[in-house]
Amino acid sequence: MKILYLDCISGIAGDMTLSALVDLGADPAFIRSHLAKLPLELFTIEFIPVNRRGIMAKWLDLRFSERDYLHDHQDHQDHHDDHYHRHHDHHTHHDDHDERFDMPDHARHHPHDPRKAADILQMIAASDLPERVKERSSAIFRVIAEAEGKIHGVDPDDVHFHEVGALDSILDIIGVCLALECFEFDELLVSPVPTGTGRVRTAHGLYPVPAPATAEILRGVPLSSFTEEGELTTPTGAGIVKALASGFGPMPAGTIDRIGYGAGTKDFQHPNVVRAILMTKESDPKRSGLQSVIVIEAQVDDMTGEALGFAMDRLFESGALDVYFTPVYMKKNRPGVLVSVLAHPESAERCEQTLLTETSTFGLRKAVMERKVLDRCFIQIQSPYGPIRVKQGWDGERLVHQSPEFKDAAAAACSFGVPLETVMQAIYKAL
Ligand SMILES: O=C([S-])c1cc(C(=O)S)c[n+]([C@@H]2O[C@H](COP(=O)(O)O)[C@@H](O)[C@H]2O)c1
Ligand code: NI
Repeated sequence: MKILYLDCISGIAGDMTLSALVDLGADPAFIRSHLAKLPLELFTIEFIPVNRRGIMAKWLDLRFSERDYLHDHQDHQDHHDDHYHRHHDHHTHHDDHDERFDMPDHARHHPHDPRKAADILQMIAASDLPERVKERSSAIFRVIAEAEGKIHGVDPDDVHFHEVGALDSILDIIGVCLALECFEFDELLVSPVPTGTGRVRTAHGLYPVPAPATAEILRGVPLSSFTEEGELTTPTGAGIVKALASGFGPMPAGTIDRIGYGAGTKDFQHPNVVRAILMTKESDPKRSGLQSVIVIEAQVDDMTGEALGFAMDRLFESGALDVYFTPVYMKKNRPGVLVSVLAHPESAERCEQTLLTETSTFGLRKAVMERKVLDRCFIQIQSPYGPIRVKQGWDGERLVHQSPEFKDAAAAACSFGVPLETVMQAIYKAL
């Protein structure tokens, strides 16, 4: 099983994660080309080799200034939109970087209007980003919006991100999700996270470290005992790991394939880097395919079908693996609904909160269960009705199930004007 392990030696921030993934082998051109299509201000994005206390790492150099561009590229003013998004071979500005090392991370932000969480989510939904990038980046923004909303006492949709909404955090978050598309991995695991100590200057004044949003996001995440004066983990870094990690802990037993280092802007007495490791995990044949899953349940007798449907949507948004309703007969002879939610351990708390807030229940119960899942992969077959994807379920070396992708089969039936059953039979014949 392939694992992507994020080793947060010195905490985690969005730019450090993106740089580490590029150092690991993610394609900067792929990341740039997708980011450039988003309806955002002009920027350039470079990954510069830097040395952090003896460790060579990539450092993200993100620039927004249209003025700098026009100054450097007078000849191309008419086309600056096209050119500016593109990588420009401009590596001679290394000298600038030293002075930036003393800059607090938030000072990198571009002074544009704050954006609302809902605007960012809408921009992502309307974009041409790959589907999984949309899902992952929206999940990260939702985690951060919920935390900031709770801290500031506003609806998550209405959170005005002063820092997170700033362009660089949007680019960091979506950039990380694009970078992840460059790797094949089954699980993203993350080390315990150090937060740092002291104070950090924010748009609201001096805040404690971990910043309130970071602390809120990291609820339930194991923290590392490593400490240092300064903000080691930012809300964006915390949001990335909270939304995407399927587990936290030490590096699993296995074999390391590749390692990438991403540098933070600040210099400390220790190397300020995050380490991204691609590895092959040793599998315990006795536990092969076994995972822990949390089952959360509550029954209600006073909700409308509409409100229950809405609650189901919100539970899925909170990271539920599955949500289902079972009709039950409750006390006082009342027909009711048992709401069952399956979630990975790291999403369980968000699902519990959603169950408590979006249904009428006054309590819930939960249990840890083991679930066995087949390894899944997709193949594409050529049928008389065109190419169709087929999902395969494997138990080790044994092929257990093959299931044609319903959407592909249905689309083929419509475009050829034949019954679905005809397409299905043709697919099974071709398998
Ligand atoms: O300005 C706001 S809303 C703000 C709130 C908080 C809370 O913890 S609440 C924290 N911060 C700080 O902003 C910078 C940038 O963080 P990124 O995640 O965008 O890199 C960081 O120092 C936060 O602690 C700002
Ligand atoms: Ni704020």
